[in-house]
Amino acid sequence: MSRIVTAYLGLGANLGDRQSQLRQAIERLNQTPGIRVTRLSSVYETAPVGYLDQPNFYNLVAEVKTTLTPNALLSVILQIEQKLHRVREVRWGPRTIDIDILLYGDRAIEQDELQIPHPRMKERAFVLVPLSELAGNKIIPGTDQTVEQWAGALTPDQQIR
Ligand SMILES: Nc1nc2nc(S)n(CCO)c2c(=O)[nH]1
Repeated sequence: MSRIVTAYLGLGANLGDRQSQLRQAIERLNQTPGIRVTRLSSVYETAPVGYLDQPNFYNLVAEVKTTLTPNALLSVILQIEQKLHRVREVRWGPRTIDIDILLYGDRAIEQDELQIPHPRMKERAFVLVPLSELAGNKIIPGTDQTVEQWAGALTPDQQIR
């Protein structure tokens, strides 16, 4: 029996029916053997970060309990993105759905295709604010700081607008 790990996934959508895209992604995650969605943050409407000329995102963070390895979890996520018609036109551009692994237990992972904690998490209010709802006291692996401390350190221009 493989160990059950608590992981946190960041979900974002800014094309089509954003709420429906998020709901379908959560359903597909929960229907995947080895993944249970256990908690959801509130949904936030957020101004795009990175590539500004695109619609606002709906973002949320999901807590999952999983027996999958980080890489197996990543490949499930990529399949769900494909199934929900994620079209990767512009690297930072609009997408039907985006699912990022933010945290995986207390693991720090540095691979080409997978870095945990998520490399851009530190400056992203659209990640840290919903993540704080679920795991504010969690220490960010590789640091001595909590999610709440990272969220509290965001500059005003990084705040969710
Ligand atoms: N507000 C906001 N901006 C974003 N820019 C990118 S890229 N993404 C996709 C997630 O990496 C987002 C997002 O989910 N929300």
